[in-house]
Amino acid sequence: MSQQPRAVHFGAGNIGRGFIGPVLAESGYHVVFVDIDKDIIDALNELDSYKVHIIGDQKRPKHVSSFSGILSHSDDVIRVLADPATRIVTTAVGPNILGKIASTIGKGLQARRKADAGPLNVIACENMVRQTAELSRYIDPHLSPEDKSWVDQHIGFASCSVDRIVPPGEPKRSSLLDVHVEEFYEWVVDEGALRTPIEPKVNGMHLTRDLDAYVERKLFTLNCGHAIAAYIGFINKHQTVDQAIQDPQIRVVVRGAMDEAGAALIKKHNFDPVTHAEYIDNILKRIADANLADAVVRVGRQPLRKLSAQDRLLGPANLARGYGLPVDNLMRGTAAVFLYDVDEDEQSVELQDKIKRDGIVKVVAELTGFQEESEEHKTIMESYRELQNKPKQ
Ligand SMILES: NC(=O)c1ccc[n+]([C@@H]2O[C@H](COP(=O)([O-])OP(=O)(O)OC[C@H]3O[C@@H](n4cnc5c(N)ncnc54)[C@H](O)[C@@H]3O)[C@@H](O)[C@H]2O)c1
Ligand SMILES: O=P(O)(O)OC[C@@H](O)[C@@H](O)[C@H](O)[C@H](O)CO
Repeated sequence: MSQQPRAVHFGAGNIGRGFIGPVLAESGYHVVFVDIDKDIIDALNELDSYKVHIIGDQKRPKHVSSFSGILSHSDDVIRVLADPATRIVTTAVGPNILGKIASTIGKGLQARRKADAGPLNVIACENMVRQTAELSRYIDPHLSPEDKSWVDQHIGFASCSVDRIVPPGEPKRSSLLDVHVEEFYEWVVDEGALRTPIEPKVNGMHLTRDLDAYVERKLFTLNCGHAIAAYIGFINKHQTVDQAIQDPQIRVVVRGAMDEAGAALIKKHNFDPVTHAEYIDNILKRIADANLADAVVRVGRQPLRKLSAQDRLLGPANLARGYGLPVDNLMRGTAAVFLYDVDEDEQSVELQDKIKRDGIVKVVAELTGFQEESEEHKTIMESYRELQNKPKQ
């Protein structure tokens, strides 16, 4: 009897347990979760199932079964990557962790080559442009020339866009594994990068030859508006993103930034303007849903990552500038990032230390790439001073 196909998923956190794991399990895979959190791994090995609650519809949770867990430093991860039953490898660990799991995946692929265990596809599900290509670059130094040529032929590194809001677990949930998710989901994968067909097919995974359009549409709209709501919300002492969006002064900036990004996306990807306006409306509804109660400190996490050139704020701003389009709201949202001051967030601490050491004017220029004398720098500085001096009580 042939063995059940396996999926190895790195990161048994919110999106791992709340989206990627469940769709793989429903599609017939046994999902092997890999994580550094021992409590989660123990629970994954002790329990036969966990529940995915659709927020707003608590009565009909989905039951996820057919999974197990392995601690990320265990050699069992290498063994399972080399097993012919493993057909797909996915990640949802956070962009900053991709470099840390690269050596294990590299060793696993080397063992797979030696075992002649056949092709598979790797799909990193992190919120960033071309995240799986980035993971592949991290894995490269861990491969010998012989491994590398085998990997090039047999291992697909397919980037993707992944969309489902999964807020952190409720403290009162009945099991450590249960998750609460919004109903909406979208997972779009770069078909051209696959090295073997996704078999069994994954229900809910859409394959495309035009990935950049999907990635930018989502990152520069949802994540852009989400981040701005979180950062200005934080300054105004809102706890959750939905509370922030209810504030008319914040909502207007969030909508304005999504419209500015939208105008650039329409130009670049030839999107239909009416359909794109509906896409923005729908995203505003999703992020304003009070049932999600999504904390501003989750959505605003890792502000330095969110300030990188291709990410949700400067990515659309640079695109819009390239077309000579306005970026005022995007700049206001960017200014708010520099006021994000959360002790528990390492990148926020690093950012605030940097501002204290080098001064805000220099730090804005360094992190945004906008010269001190540029219009964009001036707009950011004006908004920064205004936001700094006028937080609502
Ligand atoms: N939550 C969402 O709404 C959402 C939606 C779409 C995409 N994403 C993306 O998914 C990724 C994960 O986000 P999340 O919200 O699930 O975060 P999370 O913190 O809930 O989950 C990350 C998991 O990775 C694990 N981890 C950390 N280091 C690891 C390592 N070295 N090896 C294995 N596991 C490790 C953590 O223990 C944790 O369980 C991020 O890139 C995020 O942008 C999140
Ligand atoms: O995960 P991050 O830190 O990149 O971004 C925070 C949220 O905007 C994000 O997790 C969204 O909830 C998600 O991208 C929705 O699909």
